[in-house]
Amino acid sequence: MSKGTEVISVSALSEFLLEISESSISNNGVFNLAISGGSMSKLLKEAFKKNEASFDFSKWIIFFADERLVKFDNKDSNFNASNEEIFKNFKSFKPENIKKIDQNLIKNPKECAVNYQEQIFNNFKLKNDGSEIPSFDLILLGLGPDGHTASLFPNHPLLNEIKLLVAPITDSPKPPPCRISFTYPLINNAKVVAFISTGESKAEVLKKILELKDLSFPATRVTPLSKQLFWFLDTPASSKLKSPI
Ligand SMILES: O=C(O)[C@H](O)[C@@H](O)[C@H](O)[C@H](O)COP(=O)(O)O
Repeated sequence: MSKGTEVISVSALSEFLLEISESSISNNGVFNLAISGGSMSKLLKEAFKKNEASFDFSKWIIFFADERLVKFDNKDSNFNASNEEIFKNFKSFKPENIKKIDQNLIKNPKECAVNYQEQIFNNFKLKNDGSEIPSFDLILLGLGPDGHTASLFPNHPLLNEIKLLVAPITDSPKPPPCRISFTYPLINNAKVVAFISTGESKAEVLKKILELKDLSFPATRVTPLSKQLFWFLDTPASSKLKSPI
């Protein structure tokens, strides 16, 4: 995989996921992935269907890059969306490898974020003593028309968070207001980060992020230390770029 930012057609997502999961599994025995909410679960379902027989989902460990603090049966829950689209359809995912927020803590965003961060450290067998930041094999992010990603919204104090790797948010401009979210230190420490963004509503902001590098958009500040950053776009989303897909 080459270094630097690459813009790729979303039609190549399935092959990309296959390659990166296979290489992580052959190196470490597992594939540590974080996914996001919104339209992502539907897009992943399509990508998984394409090469279904080749994916070894039993070795995938999945976290949520952000999660809404609602019950799992609520349609706003990112876990719920992924469960309906992905986990119920591809049976070889192991339930214990789908890392969810603690439902008992949804009324306590701070505690919920601390607990989720702890789950991450435990998964990576690291001590949460500030000495090391876990490194996901891949973090998949979505993009809002306002340039937000995960639950990192424009002009929000969470953009400056440097201590917490998973932070609570109680005033998300996109409902529901209470969420937890990965912060930049965790996102930018991933081995690979990939955005998946489709549809015309993203065209304008994509130009500002990818070509004008406008740092007022939270997605522009996703700059993995590994320099491995990918953007999976469709034709409408890429329509305002100099070289559309
Ligand atoms: O849970 C969430 O709200 C998200 O993780 C959020 O960051 C999402 O990925 C973007 O808003 C894009 O959403 P769409 O893919 O639906 O446009």
